[in-house]
Amino acid sequence: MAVAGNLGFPRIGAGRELKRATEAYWKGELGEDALLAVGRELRLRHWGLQRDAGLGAIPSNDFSFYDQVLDMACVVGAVPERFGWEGGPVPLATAFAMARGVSGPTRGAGGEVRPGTEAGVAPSGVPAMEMTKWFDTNYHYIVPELHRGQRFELASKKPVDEFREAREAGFDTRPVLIGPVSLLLLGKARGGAFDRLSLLDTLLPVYQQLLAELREAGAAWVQVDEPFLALDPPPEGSLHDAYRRAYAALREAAGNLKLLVATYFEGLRENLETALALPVNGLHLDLVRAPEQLDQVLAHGVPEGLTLSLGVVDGRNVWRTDLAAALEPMERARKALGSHRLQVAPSCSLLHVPVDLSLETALDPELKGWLAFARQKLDEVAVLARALNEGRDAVRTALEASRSQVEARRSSARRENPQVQARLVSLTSEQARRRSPHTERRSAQQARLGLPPFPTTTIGSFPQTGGIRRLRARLRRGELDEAAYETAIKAEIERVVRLQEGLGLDVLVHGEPERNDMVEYFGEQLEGFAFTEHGWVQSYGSRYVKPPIIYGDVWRPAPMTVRWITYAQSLTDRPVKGMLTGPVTILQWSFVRDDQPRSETCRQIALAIRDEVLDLEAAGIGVIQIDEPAFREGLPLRRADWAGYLRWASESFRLATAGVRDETQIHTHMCYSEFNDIIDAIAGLDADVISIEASRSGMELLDAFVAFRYPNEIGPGVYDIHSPRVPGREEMEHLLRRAAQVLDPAQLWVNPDCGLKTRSYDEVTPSLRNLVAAARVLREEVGAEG
Ligand SMILES: Nc1nc2c(c(=O)[nH]1)N[C@@H](CNc1ccc(C(=O)N[C@@H](CCC(=O)N[C@@H](CCC(=O)N[C@@H](CCC(=O)O)C(=O)O)C(=O)O)C(=O)O)cc1)CN2
Ligand code: MET
Ligand SMILES: [Zn+2]
Repeated sequence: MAVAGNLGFPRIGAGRELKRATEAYWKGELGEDALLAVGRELRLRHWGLQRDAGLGAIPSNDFSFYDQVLDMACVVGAVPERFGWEGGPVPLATAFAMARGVSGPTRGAGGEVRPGTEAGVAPSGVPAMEMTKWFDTNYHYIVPELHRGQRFELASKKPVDEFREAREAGFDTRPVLIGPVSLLLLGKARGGAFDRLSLLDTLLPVYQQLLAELREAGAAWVQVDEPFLALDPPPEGSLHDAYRRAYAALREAAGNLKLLVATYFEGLRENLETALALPVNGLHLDLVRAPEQLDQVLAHGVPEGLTLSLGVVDGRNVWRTDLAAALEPMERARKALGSHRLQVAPSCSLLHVPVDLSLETALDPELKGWLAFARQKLDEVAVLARALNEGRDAVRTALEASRSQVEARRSSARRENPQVQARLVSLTSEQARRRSPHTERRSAQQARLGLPPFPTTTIGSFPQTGGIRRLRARLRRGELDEAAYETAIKAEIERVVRLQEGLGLDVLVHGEPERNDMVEYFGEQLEGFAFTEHGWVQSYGSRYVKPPIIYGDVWRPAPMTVRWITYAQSLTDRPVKGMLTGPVTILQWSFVRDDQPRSETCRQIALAIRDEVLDLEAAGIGVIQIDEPAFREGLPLRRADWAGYLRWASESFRLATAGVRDETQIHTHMCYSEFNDIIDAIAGLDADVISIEASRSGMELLDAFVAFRYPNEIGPGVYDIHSPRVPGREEMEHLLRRAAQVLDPAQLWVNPDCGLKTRSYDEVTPSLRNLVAAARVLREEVGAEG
């Protein structure tokens, strides 16, 4: 019998219960017991609906109050010393402190707190752990800190506790663990570089003890995630040996407990041999991202006693599965192995898709028929498993329904816009190239803008206050009409403009108060996009996003930002910077159509943004910023695929921006990025000015630009906006001096690391005042030298 399984269910709750409860707890409005009760309620609800969907392998320990990697670090006792943990179960408050930092008694001293920390939390001497992208997703995990000689112990027993909790409620679950090799590779060496895998031997006994406890608690299977098995080998050697040693140890401790190793987001490729040789009972393959690996695995031969888990339902996207098409490779696997050696599953955890499509009452019914969210994907998995076990006839109605929706989507006229397609075909390479080189543009821009050296600006957003969000909520509920909303937003824009004038900033912004999110806002206004009411997906901790859905050819029916930017410009003599999100980031942070290459969709978005850029220019806006924070994140996981991506991604950016005259200044902004590997592609974007996150690393991120002799202008962030702390003038001066030592001072801009939307005005106002003062000091110094 093929088992229907799942690798992880979204934990946020269909009504964002987890966010509300966690944030209330942080504010002191909800006690720990009440928070724990919400967690328990969500787990039971999710187990219940997976069982009702007919799943045989239901995950546990996929729940987390913040992040599953953080939880796993707590399980193995990898709690950095500064959090004052003294062994034993890691308290919830300690785990939150690791994620968010701890507030201290005074303002202004010490370290930072993670983004997401609510305004008003005092800064502290206990900085949070780092946070970074989970592979190529918009989910962020807390990076375990590893040091030479690190000790581990079985500290938190969350996986065992949640298994027992499920069992007592009548659910037989399959606990999910992050595997030992991947856990170490997800971590970061602290206190000097060393081979992270050298810690494996001290870590393995903890996993052995954990498996023994799970076995005693009655678990039959454990899912051990090893996503790195599907990636390029890391710089450390002996990876194959590490997997072999690790799984020999786990096998020994597991006894009759069965181990399923899960890989996802890519194919096994050169690791196929290693993966198939592991002494485990099951191997999960992502057959959506890497369908070719099934035949490779079957050709290689699957060892006796190894079950394959076929990840055929897309866990990263929202389209309904073509069930009949999905069955074809599955039936080949059945022929080779027999259905008793197969499981059916989503390609990866369902964490990355919204919870439940049935909540969407405003979605166009035709479109809704094409979609499946987490709950609906469970049904698909169950049907596919049944088809393997009982034959296609047993599920004929479901197969037909799926086929007819797939057909409807394929033939639907609403996806197509012949004009967009024609425009793409007739693109010329001139359209993706500025008219003159940067040096010439620079003089033209200087003549027009007349900016001082070390010009100051911000990245776009000003604080998204509760008041602004409530305005939008009231507009949605019909309690406020469009006109009243518009008036209120304009008042906000005026306030932000006056504030910036008062602070003495050189290039102003309108503050983005009209935007719910930098991607969703554009999705709402572009054709070919749909958006949801409840389609939330966790981005980090209690911060969620509602990615829009690209279902058809993308085009821009009307200007999107012009009236807000020109309104802001009408209020002041200083230049106001127009703010747009770039095509790569819009693509990356949306659910994309899977019936054409991403590159094609990206070019369509680029043309829509190009139209907006040209309209802003025609309306007299002289500075336009096109944000691309997800440019680096879009890089394929396998290095062999990088060049192709970089070609179309940078072409799309240039297509969006290169239509303007020389005297129009194009800015871009990137954060959460390492530039070393891709600096030539960044330079190839040919933006006049790029602002980057740099303050936390003490300008280290600039190294790539220095080594490359980056020719255009650059604003390395000097104000860490992820912290509530107000940076002093001297500290920012110091950062600027460091930048001015390694780059030509004439290249430099002065700005924060990123937008200010998650901060509050009492943090932002003094910080920007200091930033302007620091720029003035540098102007004098450099002016005096020259
Ligand atoms: N798409 C995207 N990805 C990104 C980023 C980003 O900015 N956007 N930044 C990076 C970090 N990730 C982030 C992800 C989310 C948030 C964030 O702040 N999310 C907000 C939601 C933002 C939003 O969509 N706001 C809407 C809806 C807000 C809302 O929940 N309103 C209340 C009612 C309003 C109230 O009374 O407060 C409700 O509907 O119940 C609006 O402003 O209109 C949150 O979870 O709280 C920040 C950073 C990387 N990835
Ligand atoms: C994540 S990058 C954010 C850029 C955007 N313009 C902002 O200021 O919020
Ligand atoms: Zn940013």
